[in-house]
Amino acid sequence: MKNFLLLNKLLHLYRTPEDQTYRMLFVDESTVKKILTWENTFKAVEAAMQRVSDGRIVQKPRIMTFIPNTSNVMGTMPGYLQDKQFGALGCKIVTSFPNNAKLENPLPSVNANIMILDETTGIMKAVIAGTEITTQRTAAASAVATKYLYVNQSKPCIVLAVLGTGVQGKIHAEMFRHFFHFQEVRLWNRTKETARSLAEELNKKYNTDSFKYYEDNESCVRGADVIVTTTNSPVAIVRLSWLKPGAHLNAVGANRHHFNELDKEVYRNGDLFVDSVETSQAEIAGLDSVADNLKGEVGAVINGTLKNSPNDRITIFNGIGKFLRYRIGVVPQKELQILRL
Ligand SMILES: NC(=O)C1=CN([C@@H]2O[C@H](COP(=O)(O)OP(=O)(O)OC[C@H]3O[C@@H](n4cnc5c(N)ncnc54)[C@H](O)[C@@H]3O)[C@@H](O)[C@H]2O)C=CC1
Ligand SMILES: O=C([O-])C1=[NH+]CCC1
Repeated sequence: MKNFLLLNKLLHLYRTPEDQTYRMLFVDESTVKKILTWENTFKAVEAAMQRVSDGRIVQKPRIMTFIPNTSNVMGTMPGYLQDKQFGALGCKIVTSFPNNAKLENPLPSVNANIMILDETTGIMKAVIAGTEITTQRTAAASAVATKYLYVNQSKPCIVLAVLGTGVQGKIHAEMFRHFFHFQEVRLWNRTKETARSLAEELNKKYNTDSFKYYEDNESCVRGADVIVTTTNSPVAIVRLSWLKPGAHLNAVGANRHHFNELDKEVYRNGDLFVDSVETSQAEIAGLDSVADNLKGEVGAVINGTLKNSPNDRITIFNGIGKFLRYRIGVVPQKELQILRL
């Protein structure tokens, strides 16, 4: 109720001159931050993945607009889900502008907004600031995949390796320790100082010494049970020979291209799972060695229609990200039922 009132207060109401009854809502970042919880985001992403694999969505591969002569990209992700509780027609626009961090007043490199349209009239009902949602649901998607592909197989959760300690690296380190109780969380970053200071910050925050800073990616990865990559690296930063049999990897980093952070040999020798086969196809195209070992969707594993890999197989989750994960990431919480006005 408190959140509901808060949301009401912060909503920006807009009446069109033509139709005084139509109101468009804007939910800003600070409101989203107050409302989202990791638990709810996890449950929502889990539900979204199941629905994707149930076939209850209309969702095409996202459109990536690459800005020439830069490393900047805009992704447009439209989608529709028919569902009384979670149903949505909408579109997310997300940008990845890696140099934002170097601005005089640094900004996140990934920024997003989500447009929600009325399912009957097609009129836009709301714009939800989507940056925090993107941050949380991306880590939650990796966590859901890790739960169903790895943790539920009773595999060890002792050492987590996180490569890349930007926004995604940080939230993955925290969320994975929270959900899976890793004893050691290793952090590596191309700029060493960033990983060192994140380890220091998180050790202080959680009053622990379990966050360890690593100077090189190989030693960070060797011996790890679960590995997360969250960089813009255009070249592989994880090699097959460094991995334990049965290790699980979440390859998150994207920017201009997915499927770059792991060496092709990792894909050739592992089982690849995605959040949506249809929306992943376009980005997998051309990477034949990746496509060969594509097993299917995490949602199908959750639904029990796709078998898990044998325990000694390396498993990989590549989350492409898509509109529905964001929408569902917000809606199940009572407070945002207001969007159903
Ligand atoms: N799969 C998905 O659904 C999502 C993917 N992403 C992607 O995840 C990545 C990280 O996003 P954020 O943490 O928000 O960005 P960020 O800007 O906060 O962090 C970027 C990280 O990449 C590292 N990096 C950049 N260039 C590198 C290189 N050449 N080699 C090695 N490391 C390099 C930086 O040191 C930093 O750790 C980006 O590629 C972003 O596009 C972000 C959100 C959703
Ligand atoms: O799915 C997503 O939100 C993103 N993928 C790459 C940058 C952001």
